[in-house]
Amino acid sequence: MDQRSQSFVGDQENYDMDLFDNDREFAEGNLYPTEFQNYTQQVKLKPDHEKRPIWIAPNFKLYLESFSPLYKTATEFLIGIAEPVCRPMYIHEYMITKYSLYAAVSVGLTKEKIFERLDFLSKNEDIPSDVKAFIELYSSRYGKARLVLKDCKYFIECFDRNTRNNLMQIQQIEQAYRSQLRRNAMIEQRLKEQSERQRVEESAETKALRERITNSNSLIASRPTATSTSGMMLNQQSVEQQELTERFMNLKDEFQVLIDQEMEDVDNGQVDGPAQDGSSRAQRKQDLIFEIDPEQIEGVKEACIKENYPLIEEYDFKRDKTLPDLKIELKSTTQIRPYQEQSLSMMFSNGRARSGVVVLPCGAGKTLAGITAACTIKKSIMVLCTSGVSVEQWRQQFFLWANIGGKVCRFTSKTRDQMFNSQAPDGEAGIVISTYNMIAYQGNRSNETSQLMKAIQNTEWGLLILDEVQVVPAAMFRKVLSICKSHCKLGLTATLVREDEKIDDLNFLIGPKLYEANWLDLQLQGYLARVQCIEVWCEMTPEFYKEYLSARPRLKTNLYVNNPNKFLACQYLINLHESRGDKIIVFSDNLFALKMYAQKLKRPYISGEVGQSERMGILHYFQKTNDINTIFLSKVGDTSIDLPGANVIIQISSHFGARRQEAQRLGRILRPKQSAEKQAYSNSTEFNAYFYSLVSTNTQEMYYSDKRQQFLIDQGYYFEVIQELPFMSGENNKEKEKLLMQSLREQVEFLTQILQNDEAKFESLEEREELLEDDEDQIGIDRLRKRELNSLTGADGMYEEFQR
Ligand SMILES: Nc1ncnc2c1ncn2[C@@H]1O[C@H](COP(=O)(O)OP(=O)(O)OP(=O)(O)O)[C@@H](O)[C@H]1O
Repeated sequence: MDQRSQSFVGDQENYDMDLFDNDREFAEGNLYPTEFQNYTQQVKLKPDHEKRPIWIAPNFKLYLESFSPLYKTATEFLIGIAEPVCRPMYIHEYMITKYSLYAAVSVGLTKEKIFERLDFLSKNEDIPSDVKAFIELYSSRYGKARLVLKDCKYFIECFDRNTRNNLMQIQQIEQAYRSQLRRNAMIEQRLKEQSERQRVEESAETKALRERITNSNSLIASRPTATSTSGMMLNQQSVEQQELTERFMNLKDEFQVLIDQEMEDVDNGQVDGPAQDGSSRAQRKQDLIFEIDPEQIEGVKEACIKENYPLIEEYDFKRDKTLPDLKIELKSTTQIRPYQEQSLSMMFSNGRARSGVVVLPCGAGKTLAGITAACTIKKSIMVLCTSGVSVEQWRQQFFLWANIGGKVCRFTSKTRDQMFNSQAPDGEAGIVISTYNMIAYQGNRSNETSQLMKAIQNTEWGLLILDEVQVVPAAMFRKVLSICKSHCKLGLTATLVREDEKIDDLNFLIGPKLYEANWLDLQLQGYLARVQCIEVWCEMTPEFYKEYLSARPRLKTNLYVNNPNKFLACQYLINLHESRGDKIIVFSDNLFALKMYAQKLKRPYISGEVGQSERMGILHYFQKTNDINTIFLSKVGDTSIDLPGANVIIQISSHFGARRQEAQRLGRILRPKQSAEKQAYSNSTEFNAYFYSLVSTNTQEMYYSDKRQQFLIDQGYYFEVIQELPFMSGENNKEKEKLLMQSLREQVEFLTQILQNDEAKFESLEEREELLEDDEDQIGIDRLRKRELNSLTGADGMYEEFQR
């Protein structure tokens, strides 16, 4: 178990936790008290505690015995009220936070129900008083105010006047409210000016008309035959005048209708508060509802969470008659899996849809979970992904799993399908799949793209699906969310970790975590492959180590990555697994190593600079034939490349201590090795996939390696360490004979090559790779071109490239 969680041992004397200080600590992500605690004196157990599976510690942590007969019930309950911290084989650790309590209350769990269940499932005689107070406090705060989207406008509805007054004390809310008032005043002013202009034009026309009539009258007097002509002119002018007036009236009507509708909704609304000043019911209700600036929405939500007034965001999609319906159904052959169903039941409980994040392991089927949500809401759907490849995959999966009556449009730099018209009188609904970059891009756009962006902006989306939510920076999220206005947001991810610890931002950007599947449970049930994780220790050769000790940081990395003993270990493992008929992916972030390994071992590689058709060719041969059984991938293969047949990963270099990359790479071999449904409950405990990480001993790589593994360890994986592969100890020399780069001469030649390598060039190659991996959109390439030009001209940050 995670050593941070050994909270039942050690010194407890000065344990004195201030509830509210800690609350702030939780909010800021500093979840762990540093010193270990011994609660044996404080925590009294029930006489029959052995039969019950949960321990409740006074520091808000819950420990679950996974071997208990009540495990399933207890897990389902705990996942609803607390956040999983670490779930190895026998004891799982959870933490109660205010976010987890908001999520619990939002799915209909009252504090009474939480206490009742905790009392039944826990070994504790009593729930610790701090924990009880914490649950009481935060479960009662939820539900006082809600955020509503109507006609592309955002309103806050307060439960009572007290809540409204308290909310208005919050600076961000007051600002957002005032800013919207100003906007509305400006709109009203513009409308007034427009109508005034029309009135002036109209009176000028009337004057001209009158003059003409007078003239024509005099003409009538002198030339009676002209009557019919002037009569025609008069008629024509009156028609034009009438048209103008009607147009103005319509304009006024549209505005009035909006206001009337708003008033009517206020009257029909469910919010009310105590009458304190004798004001009319409608007046009081209107006081409780106020519009806020859509551009400040995320700041408002963040502030509300901080001030403990989390806004409810629920979408009553079944009763929404304002948005057009989308014809979409899951195919009769589509069967969603129990955990997919469970995750969605958290989103759709009590008949409404709520925004939040669903966490499912790599390869467990997040796409189908998202598609099922779309089939439930049946309104226009927007899907945002991290790359153009993912856009294509989402589109294919939509058609694979569902029957769709509307348009499914791709909006990427390479493909722009014609969009449906959500503004049409009969209200068309459809699906748009795009990338975060494409939507958030702020530079010049072509005419066609601008039109599509306008259409996206003017559409009110029933559901916004955000794929791989953990990778998107908060600023980009803000931009994207202010453009795509949706009633409900579903974030999907496998790895809810970020190295910058900004993951809590998702609570106000999207919503609380609604569900997090247990990796080991899914593995045991056969929905994921059974992976053995192995760290192989490779000693540095003396020549490399000597250089390593005196090298600058950048060269140090090159030396431990290219350690010849790693190269030998990699060859040995490739030979071993190829002879078993396995399919192997070798990952290297270091491009020098990637190419050198691939060339020496005569296997293909894919990096950012390898073109799409060549990539497809390599992947095709790898998947469909036995001609290629090993491929080398740079970080472009960390996500998005779907290789269901691969079952071995050898990692020779990676991005420092990045936990997410480790998990995503593991995800490439997590697809079950036979049909999941067949493998489910087969109870086999044999490993059928292997994840090797090669590490140079006594170098910084050891430290990074430990850090990288933490996320997977928290999911219950353990890393077996192999200090010596059989060929290293001199045994099995036949195997050793087959390996390249054994002689000192070869190794020294290689070292010379590394030392002569131009580091600056090397770095720029890797930067290029990073950008290509970030987004394959043209936008990314434009940015890259711009940077290259900047560095060539020395005009860093000054050079702007304009689109013609
Ligand atoms: N209910 C289901 N029945 C049958 N196959 C399923 C089901 N759900 C998902 N799959 C299959 O599982 C595979 C993985 O699904 P998907 O690509 O959505 O996973 P993911 O969670 O998005 O993975 P990653 O994070 O690696 O992209 C796909 O081949 C998909 O068709």
